[in-house]
Amino acid sequence: EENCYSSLDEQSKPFKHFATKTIYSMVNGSAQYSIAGCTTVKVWILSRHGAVYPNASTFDFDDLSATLNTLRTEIEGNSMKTLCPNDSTLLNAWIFNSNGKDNSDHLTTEGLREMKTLADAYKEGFGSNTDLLDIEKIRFRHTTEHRSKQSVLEFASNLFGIEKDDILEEDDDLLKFYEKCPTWKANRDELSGSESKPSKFENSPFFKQTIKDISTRLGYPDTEQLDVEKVKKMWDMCRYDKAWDMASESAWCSAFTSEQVNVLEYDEDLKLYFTTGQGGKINSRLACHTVVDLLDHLENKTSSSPMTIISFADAEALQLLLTTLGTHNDTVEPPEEDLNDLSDMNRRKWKSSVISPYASNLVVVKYTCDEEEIVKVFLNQHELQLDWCENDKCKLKEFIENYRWMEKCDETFCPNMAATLYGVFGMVILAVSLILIY
Ligand SMILES: O=C(O)[C@@H](COP(=O)(O)O)OP(=O)(O)O
Repeated sequence: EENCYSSLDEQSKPFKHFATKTIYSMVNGSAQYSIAGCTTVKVWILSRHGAVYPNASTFDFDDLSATLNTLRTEIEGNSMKTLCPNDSTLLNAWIFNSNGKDNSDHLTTEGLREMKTLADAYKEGFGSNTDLLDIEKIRFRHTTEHRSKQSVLEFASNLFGIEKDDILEEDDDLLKFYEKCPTWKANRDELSGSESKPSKFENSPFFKQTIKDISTRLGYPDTEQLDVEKVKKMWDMCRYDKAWDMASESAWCSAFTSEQVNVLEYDEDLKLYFTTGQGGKINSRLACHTVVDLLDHLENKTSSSPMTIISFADAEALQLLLTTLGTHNDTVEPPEEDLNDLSDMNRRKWKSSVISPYASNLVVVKYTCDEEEIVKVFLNQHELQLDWCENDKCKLKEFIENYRWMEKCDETFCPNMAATLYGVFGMVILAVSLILIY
């Protein structure tokens, strides 16, 4: 049967593109980091942490488990459902996996595997240069979150075969820069309002039809359709199951066809387009401190001059960095209404599944080739073509020149914050002047 999840082979199962809950191995490439005839001289990496169990302080495991248990019982009793018998059996037998709650914010088996994949790719790409594998010449950074610290530790221990947490630097200022910007947070919060473009998409006939199709297939009559929140919980469980244990069958994935997964993915991407993508007005400069850090490294301006800097952060950091670098700009804004199908939108560049799965990584490499210094940029082991740079040989100078304007980062990265700070500063000056005058 066409939509029978259990009988599909692993390749055809509709689990590949799960927005930010996508597994790295679903999208990574195998581009070579080394260039014949050139020497690799500097490496700068920003990586997202590996696949994790959600953080129990912000994620309600009990609510997810309770809602899904109710849905499972309802679906079992829905005589009109058109799930194939194997999928029904899978769903009837489903129980909530308590691993998630017990291991909140820790890497899953898949996440641990991803860190090994990244370390292997690093060794394969740069291992021929002993300096790049010298623990003294690599700077490891992470955020204060457990997921980030565990990722960098796993990565380092796969690289060197030792556990050494005294080499790690914690740097939320650099890696969670968006949290320091009130304007960005206010923009993000506004996106949940009913007038926002993502909300309009969820109210569009196209999206509503998708929710209706999912409900109908699970046997709900027209008068008792599932709401969006419930469908999203089923989808969450489907993609978490895969991120928690890639080899397991996910009963909840059987509720969706590949097309429906695409629509749910688009729904999340639309939100991200405005939160971290080019749809957010300030996002094209918000990550400028991170870009300056990259440029300083490439230009040897970093104190202690490491060969490699590798930082582990969150999806937001990587997405905002790409937006500030301008690497994934779409020429048309993704539509939130009047969509009939996703065929056009499937060609969009802003696809969180592809750009920011678990363990996604931006690798920037500086080489010297004869007398020339060149730069290459890789995302998830795919080489990126920088449209403003000569394709195969992007000169370091040209690369740096393109981002020169970011040097004024302190003043521009978060517009209203600067205004607020200058406002407060101005008031203090005024008060001091008045005191001195009188
Ligand atoms: O997947 C996402 O959207 C966030 C939150 O993940 P959960 O806490 O929901 O797993 O990931 P992160 O910001 O840590 O990279």
